[in-house]
Amino acid sequence: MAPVILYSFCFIFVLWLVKRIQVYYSLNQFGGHWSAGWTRLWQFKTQRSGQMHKLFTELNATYGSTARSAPQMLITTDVDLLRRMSAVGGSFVRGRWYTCLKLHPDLDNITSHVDEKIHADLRTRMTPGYAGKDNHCLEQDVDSKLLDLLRLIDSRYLARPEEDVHRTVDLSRVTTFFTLDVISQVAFGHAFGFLEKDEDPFGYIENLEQFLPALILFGNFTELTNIMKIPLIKPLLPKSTDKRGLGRVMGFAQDRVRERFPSTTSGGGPAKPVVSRDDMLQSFIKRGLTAAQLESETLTQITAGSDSTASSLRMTLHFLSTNPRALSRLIGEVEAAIADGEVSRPVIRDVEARRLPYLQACIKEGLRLYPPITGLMAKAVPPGGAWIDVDGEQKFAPEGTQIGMNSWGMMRNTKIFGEDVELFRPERWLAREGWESDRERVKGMTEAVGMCFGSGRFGCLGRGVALMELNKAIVEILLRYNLQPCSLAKPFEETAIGFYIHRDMKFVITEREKHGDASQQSQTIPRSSELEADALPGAYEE
Ligand code: HEM
Repeated sequence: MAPVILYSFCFIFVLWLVKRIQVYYSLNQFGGHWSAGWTRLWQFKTQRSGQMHKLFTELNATYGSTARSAPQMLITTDVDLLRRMSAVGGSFVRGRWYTCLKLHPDLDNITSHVDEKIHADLRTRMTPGYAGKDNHCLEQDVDSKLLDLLRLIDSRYLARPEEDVHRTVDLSRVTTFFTLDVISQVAFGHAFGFLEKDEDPFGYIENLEQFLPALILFGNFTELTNIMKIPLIKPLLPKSTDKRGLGRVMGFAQDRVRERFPSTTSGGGPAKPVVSRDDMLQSFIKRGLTAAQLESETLTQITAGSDSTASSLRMTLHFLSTNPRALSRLIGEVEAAIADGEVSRPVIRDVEARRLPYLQACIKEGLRLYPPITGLMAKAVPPGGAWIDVDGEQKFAPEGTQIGMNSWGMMRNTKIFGEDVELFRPERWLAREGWESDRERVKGMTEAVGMCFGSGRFGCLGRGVALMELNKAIVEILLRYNLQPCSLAKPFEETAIGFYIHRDMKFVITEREKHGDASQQSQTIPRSSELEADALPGAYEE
């Protein structure tokens, strides 16, 4: 009996080894860390390090624009490849990686469905709501939350050293409060109230820091997502009755959905919805999403729509507050536009902001230097495999290979953005009037930076909302206040784990004195219609 067991064991081991060797050689022509061909641990360790963006960028710098990060996974900085993989009508599909984005214990959402048909159907139904077409309160809602943020700064955080009032603010916290309140307000007409309370009543931020590492684990070892189905594990997962964390957010979202479907239980039957206001939720209801689907989607809206925008906002404010030349040029542009009667008060309109070329340059430069999502958004190679151009050399990736995005590396491509890619230099985005080559270069850069939102049939649906928030918040904050980081040597702590978690981003905020002749400054600032056209597509433009 013993030899039979031994032979069976040996046989299984040999089969396993042959499979491993086959997998190893299947992507061997792509360079990468020596262990990445054999195990997923290198990729997992890299993503858990808090420095994934920089380590993947080193990998691509060493082994080429598309390099191996795991036995069946590549990582790329190649804009053309990323665009090809997401193209409408293209043959690449979402990789298994996406299953880690299932936030609800039972229900998938638009970001986690790997079934193309289901995803495409949901996307068609949800695009008008996200794009603001059905959502007539969108801009008004963003304005009202921005005014809440400004009120919070005025009342709690404004330092007046001349009166011996010394205060600091953690910019990472208030920017996250702002985007969380905006997304809850625009999504279901009911803000969480983080700004009003000046605290995180749900323990959401703290919970996210624990939750993102779990996402990384599931993204690497997708087979583990099955443990969520085990009855004994289920009670440990976030649930709507939790008092804090993601579960608490889930409960909040559930309550908002139930207000619209008063007679529905979480099963999501065909109850008659109550029409309340033109917001995203109402738009989704109008397009046939069930109560259960809505509960899952509202949770996704919050996680997808808050930290990404918040990190972009705080990093752009950080770069501007530490670049006096860029800051004064931006303020000059806005003040000149105010003097010309082109800026509404108390909050600039989205359409007005989109006409300010230097503001658009600053926003794009902020997104370029800190693309808010660090990965992996992996797509899978279709049946038959695919040839991948790696810096001029054609390499074959077999069916099922996943290819993830290295956004940090992509935004530091010197061929696209110039030699000084590490510098915050908004001027790179300004085309000189009449210079066709400049216009072509800026067009190429604009397309590349837009990739931080993804593209094609998987591109970000909240892009317009995010840009509206950035347009308004950057202008209104910098017009009113001076921002000074408390420490230039270590302005903040950072962990990159899919999103950026920033801590201790201490700033001193003082009231800005208004001086200088705005109309004089305006003469140095190009405001041609061509530059305006280079703004990234905004809300209402899907
Ligand atoms: C600067 C801020 C933001 C950035 C950089 C960003 C980036 C991204 C990226 C990279 C993707 C995935 C693309 C892919 O799978 O290939 C995505 C998807 C998505 N984002 Fe955003 N996002 C931002 C803000 C927002 C906001 C504010 C919302 C909600 C209002 C939002 C909602 C979504 C949704 C629903 C999807 C899934 C689209 C789909 O599955 O078809 N995002 N975003």
